Formats: sequence, C-alpha cells, structure tokens
Amino acid sequence: MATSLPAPAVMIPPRVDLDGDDSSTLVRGTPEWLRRAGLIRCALETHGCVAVGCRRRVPPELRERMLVAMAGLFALPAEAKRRTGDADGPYKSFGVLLPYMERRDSAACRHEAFAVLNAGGAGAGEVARAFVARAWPNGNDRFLETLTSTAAETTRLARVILAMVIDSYGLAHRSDEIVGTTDANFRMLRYCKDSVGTSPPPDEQPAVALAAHVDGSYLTVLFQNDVDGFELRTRNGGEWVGVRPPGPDSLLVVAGQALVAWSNGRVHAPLHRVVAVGGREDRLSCGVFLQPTKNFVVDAPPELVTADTPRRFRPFEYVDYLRFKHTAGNSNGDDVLHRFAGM
Ligand SMILES: O=C(O)CCC(=O)C(=O)O
Ligand SMILES: [Fe+2]
Repeated sequence: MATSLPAPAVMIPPRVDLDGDDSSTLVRGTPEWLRRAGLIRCALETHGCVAVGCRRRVPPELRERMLVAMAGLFALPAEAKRRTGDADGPYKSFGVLLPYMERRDSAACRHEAFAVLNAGGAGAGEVARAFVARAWPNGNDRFLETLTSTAAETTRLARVILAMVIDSYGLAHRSDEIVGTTDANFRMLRYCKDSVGTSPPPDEQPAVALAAHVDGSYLTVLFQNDVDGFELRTRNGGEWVGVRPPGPDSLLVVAGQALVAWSNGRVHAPLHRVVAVGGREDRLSCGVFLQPTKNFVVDAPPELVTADTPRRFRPFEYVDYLRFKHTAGNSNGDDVLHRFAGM
C-alpha cells in the first residue's frame, strides 16, 4: 500500500485588530493601545508572525485593486519587465536573483519579483513614477495611483506596528527615533501556476518556489490573493508549517532580523519559504519591508540587556549587515545574524 507523508501542519497566526472598537482610531499610549501592542509583541516573540486587521488603512477594496494591478504588471512582455530592472537604480526588479538564491536549485526561478525601493519615504512618489514609466512608456496612471496608495498605507501600518512593539517593551521614548529612521521597500511577487502549479505526488516534498530565507527587515507586512503556499519554520520544533492567510480583513506581519537584533533576541525572525500547493491561479503577494536606514546603528537598548538576558549581538550599521547577508557564500538561513554580529 502506498504510504503518503502526513499532511503538513497549518498554523493560524494570532490576529490583532488595529481599527479600534468603533470607527475611532486606536490612540497611541492608551491602555487599549498597550494591550494590543502586548499581543503583537507576544506573537512576534513566540511565532515570529502575527495577523493584523486594519480595514481603515488597507481596506479590502485597495488590496483587491492592487492585486488586479499586479496581474497587469506581470502580464507585460518580458522585455518591458526587464526594463524596470536597474542594478544601480531604485528598481531592484524583475529577474534579479540575490546571490544567496543563485546558488540554489531552479527554485529561485519559480517566482518573479519587482521591488520598488524607498517606497514609503520622501521622494516615494518619484520612485514609483519612474518605475511605472519604465514598465509603461506611455504611462499607466491607474497603476501608479494604486501602487502609491498601497505602498504608502502599508508602510504607515508597518510603522505603527513597529512603534507598538517598541512601546510594548516600555520604551515608548525611543520609538520616534527608531521608527523615524526607517526605509520601506515595496515588493510584488508572482508564483506562476505554470511552473509551480502541480501538486507533488503524495510521496514527494512540495516544490519550493521561493527559497527558505529570513527577512533582514524589522518587519515585513504582506498580503496575497487566495493561493496559499507561505510556510515558516517554528521557533522550537523547527518543523515547516503552512501559514493560513489571515483573510481579506487582515495582513500578515513577519518579524525580521533587525528586530531580533534590536530586541536582543527576544523577537523571533522565522525562516520562511513559499511552496507550490497546486492551483488554478498564480499566487500573487505583495508587501512592505520596513528596515533601518542604511547607516542606522542597530543596537539593543540597555533596558533590554539584563543579567538574565546578556547582550547577544554587537551593534552594527544596517548596511554592513545587508552586505554580509547578500555576499555569495553567506547563506541566508536563520543563523546569518548570529554569524554576522553574534557575541
Ligand atoms: O510571497 C510571500 O508571501 C512571501 C514573500 C517573502 O517572503 C519575501 O519576499 O521575503
Ligand atoms: Fe521573506
């Protein structure tokens, strides 16, 4: 009798609503803000991810519009997509494989990604306009408006979540400086059903469409269409579990290594990947990577270095960490921060 692998475990990340109980906004510093901040922090320490509900900032209509816009972008001829790529410019885009991915099997080729760098700060509008002008020389105002709104709102949300985590450690007086020195890169991904769309035979592991990695950001805030495939490795057991997407009302927040370093190892940045689950449609996902600005020195505050929790990482400039992580030969596994800055 044929044996099959057990069905992969699925986790449903805890969900925290940021909209407030009525139409009011959640007010910073209030007991309710701190209560929800505590839930987010706890989820990031335990699982490295959390789902957040935020209809006000990123309403389902905007997500839907962005997903439709992305389908149009990915449907462009390869030549138009390639035009958006520029190793030296702000468009680290189509077909650009990071060194750590090149060394892997064809998994790296099973997805396409566009990155619009610095999509959340001053000058974000210019960057988005330049990106769109490269993809559509005759212009595409609708795409530009959708990209700009989605990147801006998702970035704002990511900054609120980062402030909540910092406040939740009792360090509200440090939030403004840390949150104010962040960059946000917006990323759009497609996992093509033609290359990943067949379910593996029951006795085989699923095909990996985005190689396992950790994010370098403080936080990554993602949403997707209804094609699953995101998996993470749990903190203690180390097994791969599928993450059930939180639905059209919420976004998935994944912790990255900058937050691990800042929190002196309290937050967990999970190793994650995207696998083919077989489908009728392409998987589309997008989101914002909120990270320290290049020359920001990431350093755990003295309040988080205690007798029980001695310093785990030396202070480092974020750009040096990125350089280390993207150097061929330094894999992008969950030990990269430890190898770069571990004490
Ligand atoms: O497609 C996804 O949901 C995950 C993307 C991701 O992990 C990344 O781009 O770092
Ligand atoms: Fe990632």
